[in-house]
Amino acid sequence: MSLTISLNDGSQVPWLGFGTGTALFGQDAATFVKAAIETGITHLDGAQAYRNEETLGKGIKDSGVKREKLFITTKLAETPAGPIKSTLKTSLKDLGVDQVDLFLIHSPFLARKEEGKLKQWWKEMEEIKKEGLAKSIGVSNFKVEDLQVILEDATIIPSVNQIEMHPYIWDTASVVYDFCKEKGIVVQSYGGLSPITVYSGGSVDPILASAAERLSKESGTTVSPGQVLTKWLIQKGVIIITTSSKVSRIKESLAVPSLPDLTSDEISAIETEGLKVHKRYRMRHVFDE
Ligand SMILES: NC(=O)C1=CN([C@@H]2O[C@H](COP(=O)(O)OP(=O)(O)OC[C@H]3O[C@@H](n4cnc5c(N)ncnc54)[C@H](O)[C@@H]3O)[C@@H](O)[C@H]2O)C=CC1
Ligand SMILES: O=CCc1c[nH]c2ccccc12
Repeated sequence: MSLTISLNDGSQVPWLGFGTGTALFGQDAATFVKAAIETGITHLDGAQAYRNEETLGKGIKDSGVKREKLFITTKLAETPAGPIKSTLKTSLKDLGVDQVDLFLIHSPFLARKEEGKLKQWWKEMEEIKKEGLAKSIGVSNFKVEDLQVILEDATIIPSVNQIEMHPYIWDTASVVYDFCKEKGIVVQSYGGLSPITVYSGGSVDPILASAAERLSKESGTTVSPGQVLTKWLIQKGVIIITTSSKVSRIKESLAVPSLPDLTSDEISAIETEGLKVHKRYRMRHVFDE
């Protein structure tokens, strides 16, 4: 199913993005990116910080799928190695493309520390969009306060804020989510599966299990708790970034839009139980200062 989500600049983004940020710095992404594209993925999520843009580019090339059929994101390093535009030009060369579909400020951590820096970074991002080096521009790991700073002077509203989003972080993520919605900024989620991959045994587990059982009966296929989490994210209207080197798991994710929807009671139960705890999996330094 080719579900897309519209950005505030009119671009269409495939609902599921395949991430290349792994636990290993600089891990060669070519093989798993090629396999993901062959399985049906059309949206790739990279970053300068992952130090594997060249192999992401190789995976894309090896897949044989035309550039215009793919949506490619990269992100500005948390500590950029020079002017933003020149870092992006290096990324474009490594990726083997003339333009990325989406370029994000990966983190406001460094720029927050210097008066005026976030606003200056955003101005540079706007230039990049105007020059066509990135079709859309956005941010990642921005709190409401960070967004407010750049929105004061922005001539282009960020299209996206990519944040950690799952039930156990819904206490703080929902505040950012609501603000983004009000401003027309689409939320991209990462870490969506962490309730089952990192924090299993929590109070959301039984709700995921019972929803999975109901959806399995209704769809006549076996639905997993991971697919229920993915369904929750889809019904929140976010673009999902996930990853897996296993083709079977990518297929599982790609099948989710065809499953019946969660009921409003199931959604409320997931959020109510999730709100009882706070667990941040990634980028803690950006949020906990
Ligand atoms: N902007 C940012 O600061 C960040 C961005 N990201 C991006 O998001 C991507 C995904 O990040 P994660 O947090 O790892 O995503 P995630 O929470 O979706 O977890 C993915 C992991 O879950 C497992 N998995 C995948 N499919 C599964 C399934 N169907 N059932 C059970 N387990 C499954 C795999 O082990 C995989 O490594 C990264 O590769 C990166 O591109 C990730 C973290 C921070
Ligand atoms: O994008 C955030 C998480 C992540 C995964 N791998 C790396 C490598 C370097 C910085 C951040 C990350």
